[in-house]
Amino acid sequence: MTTESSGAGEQAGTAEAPAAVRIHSLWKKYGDHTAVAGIDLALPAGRFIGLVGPNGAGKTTTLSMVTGLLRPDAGQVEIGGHDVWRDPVAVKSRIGVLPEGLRLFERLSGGELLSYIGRLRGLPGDEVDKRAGQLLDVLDLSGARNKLVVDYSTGMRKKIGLAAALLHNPEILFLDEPFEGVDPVSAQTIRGVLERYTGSGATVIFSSHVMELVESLCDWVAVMAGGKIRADGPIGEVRGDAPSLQDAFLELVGAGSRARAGQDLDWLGGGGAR
Ligand SMILES: Nc1ncnc2c1ncn2[C@@H]1O[C@H](COP(=O)(O)OP(=O)(O)OP(=O)(O)O)[C@@H](O)[C@H]1O
Repeated sequence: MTTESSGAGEQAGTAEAPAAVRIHSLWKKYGDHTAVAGIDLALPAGRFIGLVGPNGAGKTTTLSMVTGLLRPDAGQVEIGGHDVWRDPVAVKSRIGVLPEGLRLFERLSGGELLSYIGRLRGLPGDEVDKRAGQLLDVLDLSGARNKLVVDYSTGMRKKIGLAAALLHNPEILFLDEPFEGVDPVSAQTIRGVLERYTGSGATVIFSSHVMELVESLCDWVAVMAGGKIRADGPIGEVRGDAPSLQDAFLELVGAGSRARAGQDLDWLGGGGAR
């Protein structure tokens, strides 16, 4: 495991697998507030990678900069050896992205949306139809193929967004909170698709607050807090001697005292005296 803003290049994962993503000294400020404070990170290829951190840690800001959706103040990101900002076409053909607060074309049906995205990606029409049909089937959306996206539920939106991100068979998939607002059945479906995808050698990088999920799904993790990487590496190493990833996480982000803060609320109890 590497701790505290580890040097990209020398760290875990790079020895046995090439890096899918290399981040060098990445910075982003919003006004006076530093959201991302000089991150260095090498994310190994072919892994299921979790980016975890408390609210406001900088996960979305980092993923947005890594995927070319937000311009950094300083630093570089390379994907498959291509600079995200200097070589965007090469990068965008290799990645799929399910961003937070995904905006979809609401007045298209799910089937039309996938056809449109597939054509934008330059795939032939019959190939788009084949892949879209299979993805809708696997994600249990076949029955909603002709329904307008505006009428989709939160979970259905996540699934159609995932289908759109996978349609061109990217090497690396970035997902910002893919399981948020998703029921357990849909979560299991998404999980199955992602496991199959990484099983073929592709890389998944996703952000989450849910440690149990990360622990059960990921084999590699980066822990972020206050705009910095606190630890990164294979999940067993980041967990160390802690009983669970959740305990290791609370220790790493220094949240132990806040986790116990409820003890101060001695007036809170519903039926008791005011
Ligand atoms: N557009 C913005 N303008 C100003 N401040 C922002 C903006 N986006 C994010 N921030 C701030 O930057 C910090 C990092 O936010 P970010 O959304 O990257 O964190 P996060 O780890 O994804 O949080 P969460 O888990 O709550 O989604 C926060 O303090 C947030 O308030």
